[in-house]
Amino acid sequence: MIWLENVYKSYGKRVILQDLHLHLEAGEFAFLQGRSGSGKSTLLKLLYREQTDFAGRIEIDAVPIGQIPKFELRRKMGVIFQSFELLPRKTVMENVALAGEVVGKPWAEIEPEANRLLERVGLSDVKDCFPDQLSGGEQQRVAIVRALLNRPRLLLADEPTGNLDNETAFEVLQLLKELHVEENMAMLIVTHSERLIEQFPAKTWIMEQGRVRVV
Ligand SMILES: Nc1ncnc2c1ncn2[C@@H]1O[C@H](COP(=O)(O)OP(=O)(O)OP(=O)(O)O)[C@@H](O)[C@H]1O
Repeated sequence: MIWLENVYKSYGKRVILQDLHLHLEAGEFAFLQGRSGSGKSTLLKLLYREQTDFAGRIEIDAVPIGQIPKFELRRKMGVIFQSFELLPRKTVMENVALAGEVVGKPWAEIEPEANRLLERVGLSDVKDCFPDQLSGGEQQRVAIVRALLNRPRLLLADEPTGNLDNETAFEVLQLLKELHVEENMAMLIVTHSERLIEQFPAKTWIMEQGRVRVV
């Protein structure tokens, strides 16, 4: 699914990733852990193509990432962030629907899938609310639904529980793990949290000095 070989990335003269190798199979679940500044977000940004300047090989489903049109990448992968990144003036349903609209899906396709996923994560009752009317855990569940709307085969999560208390972080991770199985989706989850990694044992990559090692 994701294949990185000999990847180098620098910002100016600062080398962030060097000779990095990482393979994530279809349907696999893995954590990416590492100290602040070790390059975890940079790695995700290369995968969802917010950063396009790198050396080495990055392939998604055996296609070099630079050859995959952006809209196709959006269908292939969902992304969630620590800060949820919901649009404050749009309702829950409108926030979720946006993911379908940007890839040109008709409302008739968007609506049933949005309703199915909102129901699945227990948010049907708040679909007409605005993000600031929801708790942090609920906002992150909206972001998860938005990321899953196009049925991607891969979910990238950058510190998805970083703004949540321990109990809510546990619930969000539990939900992600369940969706990973139910939707048969690969997930790469960046986290600082030793606690979560202990609570949800899974393949874990540690990022150090620009490289990753598996533990
Ligand atoms: N656009 C940029 N331009 C220049 N330097 C950058 C840029 N983005 C990140 N960096 C630097 O690259 C290094 C790695 O940043 P990155 O955000 O990937 O680390 P991280 O492991 O995700 O950190 P954290 O856990 O604190 O989020 C940091 O030293 C950061 O200052």
